[in-house]
Amino acid sequence: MTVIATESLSKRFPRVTALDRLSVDIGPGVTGLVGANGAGKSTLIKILLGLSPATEGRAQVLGLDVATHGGDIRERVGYMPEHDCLPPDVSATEFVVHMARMSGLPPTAARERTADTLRHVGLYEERYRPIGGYSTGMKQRVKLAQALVHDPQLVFLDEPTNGLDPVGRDEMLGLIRRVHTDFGISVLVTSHLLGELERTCDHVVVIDGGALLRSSSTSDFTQTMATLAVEVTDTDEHPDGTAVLRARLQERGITLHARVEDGLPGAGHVLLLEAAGEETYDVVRDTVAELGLGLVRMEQRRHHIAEVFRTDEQQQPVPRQAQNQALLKTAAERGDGRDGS
Ligand SMILES: Nc1ncnc2c1ncn2[C@@H]1O[C@H](COP(=O)(O)OP(=O)(O)OP(=O)(O)O)[C@@H](O)[C@H]1O
Repeated sequence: MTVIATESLSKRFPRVTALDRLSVDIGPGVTGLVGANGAGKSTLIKILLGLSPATEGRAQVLGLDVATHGGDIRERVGYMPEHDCLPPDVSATEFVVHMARMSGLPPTAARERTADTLRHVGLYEERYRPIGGYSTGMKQRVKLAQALVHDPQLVFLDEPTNGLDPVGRDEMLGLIRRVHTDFGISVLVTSHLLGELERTCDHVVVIDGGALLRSSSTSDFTQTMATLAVEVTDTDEHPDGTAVLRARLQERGITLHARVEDGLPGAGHVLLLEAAGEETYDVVRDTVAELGLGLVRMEQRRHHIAEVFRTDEQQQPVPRQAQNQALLKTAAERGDGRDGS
């Protein structure tokens, strides 16, 4: 089942091509839309809501054409905009009730749905205070609540973790996951941080310069490789424990990968070897024990989205490469996808 489908979708402004012949199919579940600032994420959302016409191409949301059924789409879809757009003088309850009424709910149902939704996003007594005094995290929760209050089938969340500290970000990502698991609502969530989406989304779409770079399930992005990372201590007898282990494992027919994990923490002390099966673990354990070395770690390596994306970049230069590198640098600085696990 397809929830969102675009076909050669383009949006040109006088000086900028914001979307460039984008064709992508998105199914139910939680989907991440990732791209650097200016990649075209917000523009795509506005077209999908029927709020902004595409220059060319076509798009459907829940089977409805965005060019002709914008109103019907907005009845069935919730939208959390990126920027702060909340009135400071009213309480969260007043605002969300108002949005529920705007969506067509009768007064009693609007009040009940508002109470339920605000509780769900984690706003309790403070929901009666004016929004102007809220923290960024609380404001993001109000924006999420107003997107959910009319019980949509699908929500578009534009950079919901913007401005949040790490704890607030994790809480928001947990909430987003529960929007799907608890209520069965599909989610399209944008971010410029790859690592965030890895933990939250079933599927990830990467765009760059308005064009599709990659669309795959998160498990395809992060699939487990049949590679073991092994780290050992040195001893008086074996001052270079890694070298002696490398030689002994090779004698025993184990294939070792590149000598070091370039650029990763611990490079030079980590052996990467091919895990042919369960027996490889036993061979490593026994060899380490025979040599009298200490086993610091032995773990299966996974790809992280950031690593996959970096590899793709190296293999096929993409437009706005500099922006992507900045994006990845940000992810790396934050530690996303680089913990070696
Ligand atoms: N109304 C507009 N007029 C002219 N250019 C626009 C307009 N809206 C967006 N753009 C341009 O289109 C490109 C894509 O913008 P868009 O806001 O969709 O990116 P984004 O991926 O959402 O990034 P951000 O998270 O920074 O908003 C940018 O270069 C932006 O400057």
